[in-house]
Amino acid sequence: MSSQVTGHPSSTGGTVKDQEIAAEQRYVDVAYTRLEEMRADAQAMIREGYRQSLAGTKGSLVDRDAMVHQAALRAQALDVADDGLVFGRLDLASREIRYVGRVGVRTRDHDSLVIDWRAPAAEDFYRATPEDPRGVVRRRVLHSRGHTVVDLEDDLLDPAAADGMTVVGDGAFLASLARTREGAMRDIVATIQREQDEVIRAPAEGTVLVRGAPGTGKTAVALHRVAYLLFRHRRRFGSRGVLVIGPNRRFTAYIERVLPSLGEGSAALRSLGDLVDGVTATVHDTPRLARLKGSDAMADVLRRAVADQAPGAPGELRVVFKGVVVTLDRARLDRIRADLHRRSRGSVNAARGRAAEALLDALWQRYNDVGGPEAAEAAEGAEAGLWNAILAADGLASLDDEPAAGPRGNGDPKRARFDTKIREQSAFAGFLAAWWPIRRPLEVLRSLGDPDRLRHAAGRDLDRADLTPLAASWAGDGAPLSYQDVALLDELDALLGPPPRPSRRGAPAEDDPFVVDGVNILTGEEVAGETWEPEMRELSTSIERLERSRRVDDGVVEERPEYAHIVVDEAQDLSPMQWRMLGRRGRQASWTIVEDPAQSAWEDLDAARRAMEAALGGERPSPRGRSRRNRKPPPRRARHEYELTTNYRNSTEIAAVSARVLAVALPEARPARAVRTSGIDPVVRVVPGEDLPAAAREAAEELLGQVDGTIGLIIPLALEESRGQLALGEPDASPAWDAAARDRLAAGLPERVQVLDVLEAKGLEFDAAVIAAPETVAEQSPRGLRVLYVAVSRATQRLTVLTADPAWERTLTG
Ligand SMILES: Nc1ncnc2c1ncn2[C@@H]1O[C@H](COP(=O)(O)OP(=O)(O)OP(=O)(O)O)[C@@H](O)[C@H]1O
Repeated sequence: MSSQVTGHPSSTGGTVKDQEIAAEQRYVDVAYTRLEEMRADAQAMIREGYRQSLAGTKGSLVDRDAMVHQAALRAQALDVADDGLVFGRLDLASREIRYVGRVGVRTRDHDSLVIDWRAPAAEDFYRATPEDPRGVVRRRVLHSRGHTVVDLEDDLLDPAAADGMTVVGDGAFLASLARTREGAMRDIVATIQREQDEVIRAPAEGTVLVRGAPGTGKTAVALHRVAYLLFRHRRRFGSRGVLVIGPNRRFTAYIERVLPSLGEGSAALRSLGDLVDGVTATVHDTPRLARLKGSDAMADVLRRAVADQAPGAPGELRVVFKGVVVTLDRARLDRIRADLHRRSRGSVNAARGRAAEALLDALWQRYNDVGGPEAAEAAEGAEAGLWNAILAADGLASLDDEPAAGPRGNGDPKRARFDTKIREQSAFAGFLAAWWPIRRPLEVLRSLGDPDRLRHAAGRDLDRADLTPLAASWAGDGAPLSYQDVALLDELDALLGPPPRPSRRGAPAEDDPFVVDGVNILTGEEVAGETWEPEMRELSTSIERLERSRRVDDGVVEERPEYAHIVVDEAQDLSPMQWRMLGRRGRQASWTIVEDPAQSAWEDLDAARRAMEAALGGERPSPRGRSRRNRKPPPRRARHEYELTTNYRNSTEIAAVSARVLAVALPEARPARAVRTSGIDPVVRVVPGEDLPAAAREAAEELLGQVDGTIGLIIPLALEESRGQLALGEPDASPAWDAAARDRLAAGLPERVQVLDVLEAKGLEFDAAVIAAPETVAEQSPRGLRVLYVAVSRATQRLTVLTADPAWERTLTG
């Protein structure tokens, strides 16, 4: 028999629950004492590592690096585990008792005191249910503050086996879901649910695809999966081998504490706006521009832009050889350039040496076509006769016996002499530098701010009407970069390739007039520059080395890092171009993809899906249509699909409002099941359009008195901010939501109120939310209803919606 008790007094004083807490505290104290010893051991190991380095031999340096690195990781994990070390206990039918915690703790004799939550032995803690108890009789969750156990909650999974076992609890899990949100996501390690655990522990190979409605824990689960993978496969995924991608920087700031709180600081956390080194997105494009920039047609446009003549490139090459003027005109130069680009895709910048050779070939051909050798011979003949007579008088060799110089000529000394003489001419070197310049991705993108250039690059891939707003968005050095622009810059980087790599041989040659952008113009050879660091010292991992080697000169990405595992959150919003950007970083990777198609702001989901498949398949991104035609499709990698079905964020009352929006946005979709009822009904109010901003601010002020935590004031997109697209077919946006209005809304409000637009609200959550003008949000893009669905599903406790349209009031209140 078991007894279910909540705060009943016991015969020995205090409540039964108090006694249970005290007993658990004694165990937890023992675990902490041992944790302290383990931390001291880790610190001693770090000191030992440094001591070994004093020995100074190469071998000991490597040993030291490895030892210090491992010990530092260990020490860091143990430090983090200090807060709430033990959070679970399992009582098994076999009478074995297991404690589960943030890290594994063993006695000096190697007996287990606490099992790491990621270890196989902890799996039952998350998986056992009354229907499938897996040998577990009672599961107990311990709630602690620092080192102190403050509460307990039990689940009795196998009543028949619970002889004499005390069971305490009063729904602390549900209560914890209602806790105040402090602006940053927290880990859920103590309360992971079964369906979530299956995702977290899914196989490390291939692709794990997770779907679920808002609030089902997709983000939380993805982050815990990272911690799990790093724990179980540290060799493979450790040291920045894992990349976690979120939609924007607000979101990454929101989730960045979760992994460190799990003792994992080694994954790279990036938003789509700062995935490319040296650039940061600061704006979202309007829906129309985002659709254009994100579409895979852009890959072809950029390829043509790179192959096009660089701005300021000369249209004619003119050199003089032996008194003969040799010219390459624009048409001839264009043909040479096109041919070079065909052969240099992905290494355009490095092809400068090849460009020099191609020009020399064409000049030589031209020189022969215009009868250069004969003319030169005739002119030389008379002069040479005179010189040879003078040389012979001095006992020297005649001019004709001069050895051929230069590396080329196919053994033809005349051709070799021609090449050498031409290469030496500053006109040739200057021409080459301007005609085949080392190009940077940003400079190419900016060049498309010129509508003529864009028209040329666009071919038939873009509508004429789209060219003007696109060009306008890139024109001007100071134009802000958008999230979609970052993917375009990455594409350009992949097309241009790194600049010619300075050679490690030879001294820096900055004084040599024939060295242009790191290439010796005479030989086509790459020459060391001052910034090149051939020796890497004291780097402990290969990934760190890779990271270092990426930065040369002015921050140009030299080698793009690749990751062993990539986690993509809010994947439903990625454009094809963004998938291509990710695909380049994970050609050998396994993936965790987390998405809710019902929340997608992206219009062409089919195109995005194709791009996703190409990225996951490790396919080298290539221009549309070309990729699969002549190549065998890559072997499909293992795929594991999961669906999360319980909404842990919204109260049932708020979930009902978001279900009504979903019914309009996507009638066939099923909302998740919310588990927590608050008794607080959302407020939907009709307000005259011009009063919406003032009413929104008032509503936020009212909520300040009703919730202790964060409040999101979520407004429509400020389309008019985006560089003049309104006149070009964007739906009308009320200036009520522009930057100035936004500042007015936020002025004087405490920090826990955040004013943000509907796209910035992705993935975030607040204690309370105010949604202003749902009708505007719904109309702003073809996917506006889905964007609204995102907005109304952000709040945990209170929701206020302000609309100027009574029809929306009816829709939202049902
Ligand atoms: N097992 C759990 N125990 C406690 N809290 C949980 C659990 N699962 C999820 N939560 C909480 O529910 C909230 C929603 O989780 P999360 O943000 O991961 O959902 P999501 O599915 O990514 O939502 P969205 O699609 O809106 O971005 C978070 O506060 C998270 O901490």
